[in-house]
Amino acid sequence: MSLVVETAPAKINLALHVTGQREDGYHLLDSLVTFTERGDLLTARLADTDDFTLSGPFSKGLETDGGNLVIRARDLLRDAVQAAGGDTPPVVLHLEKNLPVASGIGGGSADAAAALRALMRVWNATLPDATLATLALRLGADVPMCLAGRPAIARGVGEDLTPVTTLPSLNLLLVNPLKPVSTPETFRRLARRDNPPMEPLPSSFALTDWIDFLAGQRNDLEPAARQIVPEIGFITTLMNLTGARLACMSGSGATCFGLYETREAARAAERNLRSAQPGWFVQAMTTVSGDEP
Ligand SMILES: C[C@@](CO)(OP(=O)(O)O)[C@H](O)COP(=O)(O)OP(=O)(O)OC[C@H]1O[C@@H](n2ccc(N)nc2=O)[C@H](O)[C@@H]1O
Ligand SMILES: Nc1ncnc2c1ncn2[C@@H]1O[C@H](COP(=O)(O)OP(=O)(O)O)[C@@H](O)[C@H]1O
Repeated sequence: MSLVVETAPAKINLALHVTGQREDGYHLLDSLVTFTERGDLLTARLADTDDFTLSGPFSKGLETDGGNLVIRARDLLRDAVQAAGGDTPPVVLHLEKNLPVASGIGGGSADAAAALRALMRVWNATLPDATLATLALRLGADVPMCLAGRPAIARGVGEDLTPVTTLPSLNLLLVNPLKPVSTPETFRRLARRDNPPMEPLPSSFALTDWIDFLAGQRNDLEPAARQIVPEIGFITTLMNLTGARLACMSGSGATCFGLYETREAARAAERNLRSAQPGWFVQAMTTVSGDEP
């Protein structure tokens, strides 16, 4: 196999309820997640020596050593494949970083998951699903859901995944004021850690049912993130003014998503917000549907 390309999509927490806290400090979540069709791009090819390079609008400042989740994923997977008797020759990895860093859309976790998928392919490796899931969780609470890359309810610290096959494809606008937010810092600022879980999900594919459902759910991290990035309130207001049926923050922030009825409506809002706020990340994105194979 010569060259393998894997997409590392953005993860969107359509709802995120913080329902408790474990003794080790990690929080228990009840979150509905979905994934965009586009995102970062990770390429891998066999070579004489290991290497890792970066490009793209958000690559500046990212490390190219073990500080990057791609390299952590490579090293952990190499150990696991070798322990299982597999061959792991040197590999050149390249990451095109299109998603803003530390922005609540799991870019680093998606890159790690894409690296796992790409390396499994270039090394022609086989590992039990449970081994891969454990390895993914060691890389971060969001990595197992990014490895699956399908709409799901995420419970536990994010690793207990139930597929949601009825979630339709969504037309979103992602907006980030390019102020990074530290995930631990947002969790630390929570006023309450024992919030109620999500209500039961709609059983239909109808967009209106999902909009009504999501309007009654929350992101419990949003008030804490607003203390760090006050622009979050302004962003959701702008989204509502441009016709979003719903506007909310994803993950630990500061990226917000607006949900529009059509792709054209999301694109029109993208044009409006880009010209109004040229310094922000403003990107219309379509998400995968829950019923795709
Ligand atoms: C908040 C979420 C929601 O999907 O998304 P992001 O904002 O990162 O995109 C995730 O739970 C983030 O997952 P991830 O970014 O992989 O977290 P990790 O690297 O494992 O943990 C970073 C830090 O976040 C806190 N953390 C993370 C997950 C969790 N369930 N409880 C926590 O308290 C801990 O302080 C931990 O030290
Ligand atoms: N490939 C990567 N892309 C983005 N961030 C990375 C990567 N590797 C390591 N990191 C580190 O992970 C942290 C979380 O980044 P990211 O996953 O983008 O944010 P979030 O957890 O808010 O979704 C950042 O502080 C960044 O330095």
